[in-house]
Amino acid sequence: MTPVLSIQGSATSLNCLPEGKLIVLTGPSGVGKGTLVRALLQRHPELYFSISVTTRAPRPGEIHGKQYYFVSRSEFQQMIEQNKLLEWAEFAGNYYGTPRDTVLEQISKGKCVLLEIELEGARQICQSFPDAKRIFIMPPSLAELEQRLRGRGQDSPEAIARRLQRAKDEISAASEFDIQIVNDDFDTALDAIASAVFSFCGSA
Ligand SMILES: Nc1nc2c(ncn2[C@@H]2O[C@H](COP(=O)(O)OP(=O)(O)O)[C@@H](O)[C@H]2O)c(=O)[nH]1
Ligand SMILES: Nc1ncnc2c1ncn2[C@@H]1O[C@H](COP(=O)(O)OP(=O)(O)O)[C@@H](O)[C@H]1O
Repeated sequence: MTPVLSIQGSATSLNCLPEGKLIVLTGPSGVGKGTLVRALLQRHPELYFSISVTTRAPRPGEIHGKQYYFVSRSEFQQMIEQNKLLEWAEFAGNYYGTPRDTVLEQISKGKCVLLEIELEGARQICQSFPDAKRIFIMPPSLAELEQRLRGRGQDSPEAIARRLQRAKDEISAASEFDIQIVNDDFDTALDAIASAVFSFCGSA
């Protein structure tokens, strides 16, 4: 599957985000994005977090409709063909995408919408929605990133190797983003994200 920009129809009229706000959070796998987002949503349940669609198999404890919508490759392909994804990309052998309708609906309702996605998808969103706020989460070092991926204990050694390989390219793209936040001390990073989100969204 070749990544395509699939912003058409109703999305076009929303590109300037006249109602709500869109925030794109990116960073290498294992940097702590998921943990930071969960903590941010606990503090601020008024934010809308977009649940992505993926062809990755669920990890132990992951629930369909909570962490992700888990679908087959053919279902994912169908969603692309039916223009149901705002962006999508391949990452470490699996496909990931953002459901179009729910995100556009929340934006049009005036919500502050948060996407936690990888670099290629973030680039697609930033091209299509130039008003989106772009945040990049950096690890303190590559060694610490590897430590976190291993310590999380969720992925096979091959999946960890693929994530680390990709991390180098992702980190070198950090300057494309509006804000870079190093997730060294967790609470400091969380405060920095909350402050960036709310200076952009107002009291969402
Ligand atoms: N482009 C894109 N990337 C996504 C989406 N959802 C999740 N991702 C990214 O896909 C990558 C892999 O996610 P996952 O398999 O959950 O692994 P983890 O981030 O290491 O926990 C991460 O960088 C996610 O941010 C999406 O809808 N679109
Ligand atoms: N600031 C931090 N210091 C140490 N460990 C962290 C920190 N932030 C997150 N972690 C741990 O790193 C691992 C990867 O975090 P996770 O949120 O799954 O990353 P991502 O969603 O970016 O792949 C988890 O075990 C998490 O508890």
